[in-house]
Amino acid sequence: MAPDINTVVANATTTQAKATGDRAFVTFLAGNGDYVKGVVGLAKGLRKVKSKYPLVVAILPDVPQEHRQILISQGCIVREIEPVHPPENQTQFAMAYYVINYSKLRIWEFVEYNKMIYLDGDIQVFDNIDHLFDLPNGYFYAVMDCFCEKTWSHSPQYKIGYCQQCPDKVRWPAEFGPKPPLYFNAGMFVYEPNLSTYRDLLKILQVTEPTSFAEQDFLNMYFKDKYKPIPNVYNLVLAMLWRHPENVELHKVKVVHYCAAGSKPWRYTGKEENMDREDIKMLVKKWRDIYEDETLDYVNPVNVGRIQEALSEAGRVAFVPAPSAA
Ligand SMILES: O=c1ccn([C@@H]2O[C@H](COP(=O)(O)OP(=O)(O)O)[C@@H](O)[C@H]2O)c(=O)[nH]1
Ligand SMILES: OC[C@H]1O[C@H](O[C@@H]2[C@@H](O)[C@H](O)[C@@H](O)[C@H](O)[C@@H]2O)[C@H](O)[C@@H](O)[C@H]1O
Ligand SMILES: [Mn+2]
Repeated sequence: MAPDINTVVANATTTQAKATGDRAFVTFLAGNGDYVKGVVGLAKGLRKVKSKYPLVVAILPDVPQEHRQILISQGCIVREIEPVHPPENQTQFAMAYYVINYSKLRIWEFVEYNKMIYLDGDIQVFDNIDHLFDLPNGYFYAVMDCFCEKTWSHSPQYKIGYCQQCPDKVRWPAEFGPKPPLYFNAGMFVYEPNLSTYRDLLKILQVTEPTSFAEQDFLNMYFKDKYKPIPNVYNLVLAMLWRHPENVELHKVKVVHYCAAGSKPWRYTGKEENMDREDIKMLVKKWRDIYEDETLDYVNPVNVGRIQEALSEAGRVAFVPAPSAA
């Protein structure tokens, strides 16, 4: 009985992953909605910049088989993870669905890799960033976030107009106590999978009150002493374009994070606030050009023969090898 075609592809993909050793990009996919388009776009973007490393997709059980197939056909390594739930509580997350984002913590269990770069599914990589894998071990690298969007309206920072992106504009008042430590956006980070860290994350999560930005807040608290900021060219949080344009050199940006309301390129309408900006329209077009570029679809030459063999053995294709020239 011919091996199932999906097994052939999945095995070959995994084999290919092993071939590139112990480094990989990793993203997270939950639900049966349209974020799968974000992940396909990311897979094609990484291919376009000729990254040496594979993309692992940590999926929740609710991701449908059809979406899993799409990801495998785009050369992704699909890994199912169990959801992670924060302790029961009454927190109002900034976005109700943020509660599923705690499941991202499972990626610390991927210890077959010793260095990984996590990227949200609504991120695109427009320039090669493989060199980030060479950053010294022992730290947590990520880009500083911005506190100026309405999603932060619950926070003391927002209430007084303080933002770490411009700490001298509105100073942190002494009566508020010590200035908050530098805070990163958890849509992109460089980290080392590690089982004892993984177990500790889950243990501490169960005794930590959930807060508005869910796992992002939790990761900032957990890695406070290991966090090392990296330039925002590695994770342009779109709100920076209108909140701190003086901190952005758009032509140097390598990674764009489509996290502003209304900016998800695969469902962009241009109707929400700031979405009619020329730079936003340009960045959405850049994302769509990659997503729609069929030359960036995954074709693994190593497997073409195996696929034909599997198909022919399965009787689906009468594979008659051409007579040899000799
Ligand atoms: O329905 C969803 C919502 C979120 N995500 C994943 O969780 C990440 C974090 O959510 P999101 O990017 O929407 O948060 P934001 O960065 O916009 O605050 C996404 O990028 C996806 O990788 C998903 O797969 N399905
Ligand atoms: O679950 C919490 C999420 O928090 C972060 O998104 C926020 C944050 O960036 C704010 O600063 C922005 O104002 C906001 O728009 C944006 O959605 C991460 O991008 C995402 O991966 C995930 O961790
Ligand atoms: Mn995001």
